Amino acid sequence: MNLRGCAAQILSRVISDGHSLTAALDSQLPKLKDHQDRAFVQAMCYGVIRHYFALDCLLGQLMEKSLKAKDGDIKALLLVGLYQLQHMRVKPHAAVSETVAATKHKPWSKGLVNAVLRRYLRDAETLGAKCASDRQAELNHPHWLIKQLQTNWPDHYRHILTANDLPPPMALRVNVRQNSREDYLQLLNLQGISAQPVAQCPTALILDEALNVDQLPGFSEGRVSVQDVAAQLAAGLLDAQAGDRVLDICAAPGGKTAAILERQSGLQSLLALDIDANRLQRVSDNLQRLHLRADTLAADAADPQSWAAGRQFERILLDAPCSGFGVIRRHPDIKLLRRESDIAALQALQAKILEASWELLAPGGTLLYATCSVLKQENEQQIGDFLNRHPDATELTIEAAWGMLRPHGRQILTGDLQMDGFYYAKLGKAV
Ligand SMILES: C[S@@+](CC[C@H](N)C(=O)[O-])C[C@H]1O[C@@H](n2cnc3c(N)ncnc32)[C@H](O)[C@@H]1O
Repeated sequence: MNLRGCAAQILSRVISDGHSLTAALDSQLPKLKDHQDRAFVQAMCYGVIRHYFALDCLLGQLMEKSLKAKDGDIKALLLVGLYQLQHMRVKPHAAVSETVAATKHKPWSKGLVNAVLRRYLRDAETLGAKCASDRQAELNHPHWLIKQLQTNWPDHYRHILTANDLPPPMALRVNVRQNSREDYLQLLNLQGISAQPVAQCPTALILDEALNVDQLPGFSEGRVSVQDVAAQLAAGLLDAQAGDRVLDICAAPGGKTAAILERQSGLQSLLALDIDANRLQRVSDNLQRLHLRADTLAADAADPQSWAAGRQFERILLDAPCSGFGVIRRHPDIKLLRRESDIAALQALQAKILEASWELLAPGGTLLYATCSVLKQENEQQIGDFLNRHPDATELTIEAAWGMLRPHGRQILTGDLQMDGFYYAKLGKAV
């Protein structure tokens, strides 16, 4: 199979059909038997999506007219070609000829792909200069998202935009029920794998170089998991105590559920709830690998009448559905797939789930609100509005050596201390 053609097929599912990059990769990569081929195709797909707005501007300069909607695969192939020429260590003539070779199913496009890529090689500098004056191309994000981030963080938005476009580090959460972080680090070092402990989070290690999970010693036995450091902070902040009934709302795929259970073995119960039954299955799979257990429930968090049956919980983690603007570096397709109108809809959903969750919190209990977003509308403003509506809620200040203390809660901006962009706020309920 032509690997550029395979990448173009995957990319056109994202760019033209609006599928997520993860889903598009999952549907095609297994067809490639060789793991190096899979890695190469994956790198091209992530690269094109990560640099999409800059590459698309270049392509616009190189084409006299746009391709028809039905030729999204050829557009994707051209982007693959440009990405290789700009960013990959592939010899230019090989990049061009291999990309042209992927046009066999549409012979009319052979000359076009060849001409566009060769023109790029001739005029790269002039074309680059033209795109540098296009803000969307220069900052490599859609206009509306640049505006949102600039309005939210006038002094930080450029740093956020840059961090969004860098490949993220691979962080591990050591299962402290099975081994200490020091022991696991030693085990890694014995296998020639280098990693650094993270001072701000007792369970976290950051690998010097990303690798496949099956290369991690003890992964299948549950000694370790892959999880960003910012997400790992949730378990410590929730601070569940022995005997507590814990509710993990919006739990799938279960990274934080597992972290809570690893940290505290004496919980009375943990209920992991998510609206998506398929994703919930991943919670069970993850817990099984880690030798942990929780109850799982597929249900709508906004409608506890249908499932809660009067139950109350001493600790609630609400990892709310959000824009995901803090994890663009891990899911660069967010820049293409998210729409500006989604933000208000998400805000309304978050407010609804937060209201419903509050009813389930026992007097004296603690609710931890989390998002992987850097937008104030989803974070500090959401919590500010909630506190205004609820005199029985008190904000518990999060003192920490990471993130920024905000009028409400604590915000991590993407890339700070190598973390994803994340937000946490802690609310206590009056007795
Ligand atoms: C940010 S992810 C959760 C990540 C998870 N807490 C973890 O650490 O692995 C948000 C989740 O919210 C779920 N969700 C969205 N709307 C929901 C609703 N109304 N009720 C319950 N779950 C919902 C989604 O299915 C998704 O799995």
